[in-house]
Amino acid sequence: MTKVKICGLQEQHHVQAAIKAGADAIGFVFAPSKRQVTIEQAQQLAKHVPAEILKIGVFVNPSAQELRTAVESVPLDYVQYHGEETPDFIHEQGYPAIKALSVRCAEDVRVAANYDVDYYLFDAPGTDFKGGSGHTFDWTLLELVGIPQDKLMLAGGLKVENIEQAVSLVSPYMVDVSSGVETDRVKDITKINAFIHAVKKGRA
Ligand SMILES: O=C(O)c1ccccc1NCC(=O)[C@H](O)[C@H](O)COP(=O)(O)O
Repeated sequence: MTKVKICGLQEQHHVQAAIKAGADAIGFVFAPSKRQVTIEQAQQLAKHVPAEILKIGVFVNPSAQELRTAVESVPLDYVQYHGEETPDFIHEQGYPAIKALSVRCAEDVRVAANYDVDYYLFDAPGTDFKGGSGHTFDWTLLELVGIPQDKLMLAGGLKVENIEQAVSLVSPYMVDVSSGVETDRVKDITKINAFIHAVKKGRA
């Protein structure tokens, strides 16, 4: 069954709601964003997260020191590289890794082949920030990618209204949502429940 990551969590009650609803992973955004958290905030949020739920840190062009501090002190299970990090930089850090790729055209999808990472997250380009725009991209471009389905994550403008179509077209290992489970830029527990239910009930 498709797994679900709820990203951009900043409040403990939203973290607990996502876990209760059946999220498989939660994301903390350390990059500049309206959803940015400090390492100390993420540490507090992570305290009551069961071990089987993945804690993913989202970074944009981080320094090695910034990564080490966050990975060790939160602690994080995966680093999501959401900037222009090179394959060598990611390899040198040595952490379980997700490379996010902003998709505008076929070439953006093919760039994935340059990276040797655990998961490839295909997302829409950011607007104010590098991610979390709430916009979709042309999912049919992913047909060009020679990446195994079990390494493919899909993000960008996903919401309860389009998740069934997205999953049936792309068959990703995991879907990742932020804006689609918010109201007025704040996480909305009703939308978190509905989104996870739509994915997990097998329709999606
Ligand atoms: O969410 C952000 O604000 C953000 C800012 C800077 C870099 C990455 C960011 N989010 C990364 C994610 O994994 C989001 O879930 C993904 O971009 C999808 O967001 P959305 O389209 O809002 O569902």
